[in-house]
Amino acid sequence: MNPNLHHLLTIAQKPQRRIIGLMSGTSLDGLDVALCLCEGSGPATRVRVEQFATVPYAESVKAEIRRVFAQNTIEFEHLCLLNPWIALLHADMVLDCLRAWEIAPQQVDCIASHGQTVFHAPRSQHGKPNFPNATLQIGDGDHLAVRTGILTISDFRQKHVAAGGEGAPLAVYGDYLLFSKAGEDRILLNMGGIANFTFLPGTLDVETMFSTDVGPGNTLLDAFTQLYFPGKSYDTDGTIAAQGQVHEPLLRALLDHPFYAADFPKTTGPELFSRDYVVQAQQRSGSLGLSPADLLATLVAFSAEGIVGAIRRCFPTSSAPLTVYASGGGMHNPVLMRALRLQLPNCRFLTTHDLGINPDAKEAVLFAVLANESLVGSNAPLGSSRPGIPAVSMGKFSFAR
Ligand SMILES: Nc1ncnc2c1ncn2[C@@H]1O[C@H](COP(=O)(O)OP(=O)(O)OP(=O)(O)O)[C@@H](O)[C@H]1O
Ligand SMILES: CC(=O)N[C@H]1[C@@H]2OC[C@@H](O2)[C@@H](O)[C@@H]1O[C@H](C)C(=O)O
Repeated sequence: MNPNLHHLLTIAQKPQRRIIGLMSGTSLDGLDVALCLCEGSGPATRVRVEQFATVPYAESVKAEIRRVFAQNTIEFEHLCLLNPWIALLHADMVLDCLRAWEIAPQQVDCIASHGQTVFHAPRSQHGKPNFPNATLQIGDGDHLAVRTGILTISDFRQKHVAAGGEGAPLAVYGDYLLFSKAGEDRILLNMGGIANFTFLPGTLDVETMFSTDVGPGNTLLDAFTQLYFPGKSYDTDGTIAAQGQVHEPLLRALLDHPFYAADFPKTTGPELFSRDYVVQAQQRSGSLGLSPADLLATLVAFSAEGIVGAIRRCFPTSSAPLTVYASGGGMHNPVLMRALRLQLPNCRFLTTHDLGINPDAKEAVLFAVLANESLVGSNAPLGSSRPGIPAVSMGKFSFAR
């Protein structure tokens, strides 16, 4: 037998596996690194996050990624170079974290790497009937495995697309396994660059659970903060937005897009929610001269409306109070959180911290859970007949040798 297969079997048969979950999201703020101890599989999965760090990207790294990120026209050579370059960057970040945590690479069973999304193109967004749903993440798994010496599972989204999904949101699988609770309807709301949520029914019925993107979280706030306040990556604590007034006609123009009328589940990205999207809405609403503070206030209201509108549409008759467990960077924005609380008085707002997982680490942890399922999950992977949750095991295996 190839020793790599023997190595795989050994890992799969261990009572516990140490898996590093890696997530680099649409905000391009850095690499989330979560060192997880995973036990069991399926609904019996238990995860202890032993260490977590967000390794920030240098401005030069962000600039390299932005040359291709969500762009229709790119230098093809640059995309080709970035694929291994990002992997090696991530590998070195992992090795630095392990050194700081005093863990040897040999003590880690597997890396679960999301990679860097460079383009997301569900059919609803590219509009070309002859082409399928498509999404592209770079940061090649073989390079990560060889540089770190650790078995790497990567490129999780392709199997989801191959099985009929849009490649996102994948959070639903780990959300169900880690956070479902009998008797309590839960919403797991992640506010990263793009906001999405998973509904976990208290019945635990997978046919009732679902997950969808709902529109921008921070992506537009970051884009305009960076435009108007060079050197600032984001509007820290929403201080600029808090000084502005919401421009109602612009808010209505921003919400006037087929994405908002489309049925759930749906996915999106900064390909749609770009500076151009906002400028066009400003043109339509005669608000091109808006001050930066008023624009940011309106963009916070836009993100909030997308989230609130989706929750109200999905649960129109729900009289039982829903508990919303927030995660992602948007939960640190008090202006956004205030708007959500105000408009969803029936919801109780907590964070995944209340469920034992650091909200900033959540997505990285969920990729560790997906890798754990690929290694030890049963031959009946979690899924549902509802669109967007195919029952497949995800990720491609890269051996270190
Ligand atoms: N204190 C804060 N005040 C306001 N916004 C904040 C704060 N801290 C973080 N953020 C926002 O959160 C963003 C980072 O969020 P996160 O790391 O969840 O995004 P991501 O994982 O890249 O996105 P996605 O989930 O869409 O892939 C920052 O770019 C910023 O907009
Ligand atoms: C294509 C892609 O990278 N999508 C991300 C993005 O960031 C948030 C939202 O859009 C979500 O759908 C997804 O990530 C999370 C981790 C997911 O798949 O659940």
